[in-house]
Amino acid sequence: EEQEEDVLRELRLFLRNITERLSLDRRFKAFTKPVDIEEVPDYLMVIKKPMDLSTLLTNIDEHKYVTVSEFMADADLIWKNTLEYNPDSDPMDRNIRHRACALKDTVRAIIRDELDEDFERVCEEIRESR
Ligand SMILES: Cc1noc(C)c1-c1cc(NS(=O)(=O)c2ccccc2)cc(C(=O)O)c1
Repeated sequence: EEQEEDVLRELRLFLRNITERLSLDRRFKAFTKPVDIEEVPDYLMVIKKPMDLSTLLTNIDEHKYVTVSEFMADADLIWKNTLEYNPDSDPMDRNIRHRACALKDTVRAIIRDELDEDFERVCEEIRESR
């Protein structure tokens, strides 16, 4: 009902704010757009579910997320895919993995500092009721 839509609107504002702040951070430029399949032709043979910050934003606007946990599952794909596709010890792989781990830590720190657990609990109740 109306109150539920107000909660989900506030969730989308919260998730959009996080995603836009990450997209502005220069360390995370490589994560702002889908990996370019022309530049990385075998990417989709290795990574079954690509994810990036612009796709997160589209998903938010398409009301894909009803809880922060659902958003986190997709946000985690960004760094997990990066570690999977770039496992080697060479400097390039190490560098993109370091940036991916910084993204992981930054998302977790924002959620820890800025998400009210009571708010997430209300979102989970809405998810279970649907
Ligand atoms: C993410 C990701 N996961 O695997 C890789 C590899 C990356 C990744 C993706 C991008 N952006 S891109 O797919 O458009 C591109 C790849 C190769 C040459 C030019 C552009 C940049 C970088 C980077 O290190 O800067 C790394």
